[in-house]
Amino acid sequence: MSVSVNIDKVVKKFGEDKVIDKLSLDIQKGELFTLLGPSGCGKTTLLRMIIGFHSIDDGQIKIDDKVINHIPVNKRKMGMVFQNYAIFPHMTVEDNIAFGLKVNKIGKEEMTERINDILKTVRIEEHKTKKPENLSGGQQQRIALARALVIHPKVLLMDEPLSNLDAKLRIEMRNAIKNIQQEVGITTVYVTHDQEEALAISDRIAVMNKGIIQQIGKPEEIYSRPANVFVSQFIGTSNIIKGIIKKKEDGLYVHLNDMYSVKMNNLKQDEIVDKQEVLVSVRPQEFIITNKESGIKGEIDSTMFLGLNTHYFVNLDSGERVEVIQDSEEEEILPEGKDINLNIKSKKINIYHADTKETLIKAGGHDEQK
Ligand SMILES: Nc1ncnc2c1ncn2[C@@H]1O[C@H](COP(=O)(O)OP(=O)(O)OP(=O)(O)O)[C@@H](O)[C@H]1O
Repeated sequence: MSVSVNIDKVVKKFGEDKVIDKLSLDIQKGELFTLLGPSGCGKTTLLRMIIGFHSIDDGQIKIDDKVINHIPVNKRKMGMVFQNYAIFPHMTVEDNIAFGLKVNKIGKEEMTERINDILKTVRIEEHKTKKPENLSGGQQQRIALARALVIHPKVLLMDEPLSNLDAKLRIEMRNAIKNIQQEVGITTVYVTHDQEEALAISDRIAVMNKGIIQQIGKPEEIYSRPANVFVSQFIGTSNIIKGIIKKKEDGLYVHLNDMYSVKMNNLKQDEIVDKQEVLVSVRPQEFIITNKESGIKGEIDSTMFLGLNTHYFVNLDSGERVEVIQDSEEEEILPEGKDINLNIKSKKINIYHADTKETLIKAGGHDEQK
């Protein structure tokens, strides 16, 4: 049976430094939940508070409504997989996996059965009698995963498990982890600083910065409707350009310059005043290079043809610089130095308050604009 994890206003201090500040989140049963954020934002610290390696200075962590703050690590029944595998090099694969079972005094027959089952699940049966040093990084990480899962933990914690693997293996292993997690159905908390990995693997993601959660949501929500400028720039590539809101009789317009504005139907009207300054977040593929008179004018500074598409870095007349991506089949490749005119796909873009940097798109605004 999988469990839920409830984190309620937890605080962690190292000396005077508050690394986690009144952080709250709920992880559902059987969910693969990712903590994503830049280096030093407190992801590992939070994971270590959940498993019990770090004490909790304030707030509560509950497993299925039971407070675990003062339960020692070995009684919390959690499994952890580390970046550096932390497997024993002198022991065989089988002995590595048996280790936790021996500590828990599991009988011989059950131990053999559980080891064989988990070896099949993580697909390393044929390497059972080998030593880890004779196996690849991906296979070593599978041993670490098997060792964490074989004790039938209530929660699986994974701290940057793919960081030591090369790019190709990382993709292979992230698919393997997702499949194994779904097969076993175990509630999993996954830590990474790699936004692509988080988008690929997670049921839901919490984006963190400086010990504070910026947004919690499904990968597609976080990508298409980032809650603030930080999330917008951390997840994928976003160009941030300045705009001004103008209220007209037929609705709200965001003006990018004197000649070009877009009508927005999904803004939080109540929070907006006429002539309000905003930040407009436009992903590179949300620009359209156009022959129309009105638009955002600029000059191509550099052109990069990448097969499927072409990337342009454009210096705008406003002084801002943006990246634009166009499908190669749709457009001819434009040379450096060319003056161009850009329009934007208004349904895709995000608008932020210039001071607070929080979104001005109302909840559900995504669906409304489809
Ligand atoms: N034991 C400790 N003593 C003092 N400060 C610590 C300790 N552990 C972590 N910190 C500090 O807490 C902050 C958060 O660290 P943490 O390792 O949780 O970040 P992270 O988001 O996991 O980063 P990374 O991806 O680099 O591991 C950092 O500023 C770090 O220096």
